[in-house]
Amino acid sequence: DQTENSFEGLSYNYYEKTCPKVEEIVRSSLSPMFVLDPTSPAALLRLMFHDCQVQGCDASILIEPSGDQHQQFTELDSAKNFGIRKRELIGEIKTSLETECPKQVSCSDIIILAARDAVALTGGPLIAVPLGRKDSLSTPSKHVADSELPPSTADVDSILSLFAGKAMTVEESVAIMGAHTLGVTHCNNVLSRFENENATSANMDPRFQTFLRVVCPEFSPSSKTAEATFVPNDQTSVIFDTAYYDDAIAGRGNLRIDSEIGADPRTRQFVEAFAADQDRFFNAFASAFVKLSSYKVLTGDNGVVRSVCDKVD
Ligand code: HEM
Ligand SMILES: [Ca+2]
Ligand SMILES: [Ca+2]
Repeated sequence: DQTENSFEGLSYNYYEKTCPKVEEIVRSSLSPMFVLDPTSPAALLRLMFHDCQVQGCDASILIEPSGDQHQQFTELDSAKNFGIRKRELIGEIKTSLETECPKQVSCSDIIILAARDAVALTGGPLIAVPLGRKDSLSTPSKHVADSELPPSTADVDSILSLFAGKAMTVEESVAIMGAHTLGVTHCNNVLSRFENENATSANMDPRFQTFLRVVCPEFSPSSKTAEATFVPNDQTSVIFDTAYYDDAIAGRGNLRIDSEIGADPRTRQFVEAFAADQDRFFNAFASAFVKLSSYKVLTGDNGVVRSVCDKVD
């Protein structure tokens, strides 16, 4: 039974003695935040991916550049972190936890719990997550973030090798992309897709292409207008459901990967299976989520519990 064992040095009862109410506190902090802004679950789910992808799940993405670092470019300056929002919510949850159990709960565990609740509170599965991550003492450079985060034009080959590196099966890789059942894509990312012929033509419904062209007219991908306009990631973008897979089959994916996943012979069978069977999607998503969120974690003396999430003590 996985819930009694450890996973990558993490455990399912890590805060049992030091902060037994941690999961309740995180959930009850988030519920009103999600009511206030129903787009925040998407932001927190993506935040988890982008933290874990760069130097592992260590809350590096929360650190604000200060002092010497202020002159340099940091993780957040990578263009691939465009659209990252709601980092401050993690700090607000941390403040509540510091009152209840000072210096116990790491910012990196809060990121994972927030992402897990983002899924559960929008209609997805309640995923049991192992805890015990420590926070980093450093923030990676812009250069590291540029090389570790996938480009918005990623294709099936690149995502399968990315997730294979985290021990995911093809089924789990297709399931974790189902995170795009929540949230939005800004026009700058849609337009960079149109700049690449292979990326545009693959599995795109012509009417959907017209829709994207109307919502994202032909201005430069780097223009302020492109960065201020967006399209929903699926037809139900505040609900965690299987609509993303219906769209992928029908050629209504915003990003290259969202379309190609529905056509590629390696992934299509799973896209169809998930579109038809929500339980199967939820189960595969849950196991993929645990793998993604346990990637290169710091445990024991390899990291710290920061007292404020956006600063290295
Ligand atoms: C590996 C291939 C992936 C690529 C190329 C990719 C790319 C992108 C891009 C370009 C956006 C749009 C950002 C914007 O314009 O604001 C986006 C949004 C999003 N991504 Fe991904 N993504 C990938 C995987 C993932 C994974 C593994 C997760 C989570 C487990 C995830 C969760 C999200 C969410 C929830 C949003 C919506 C964010 C919001 O509304 O604020 N993505 N992704
Ligand atoms: Ca990180
Ligand atoms: Ca949805």
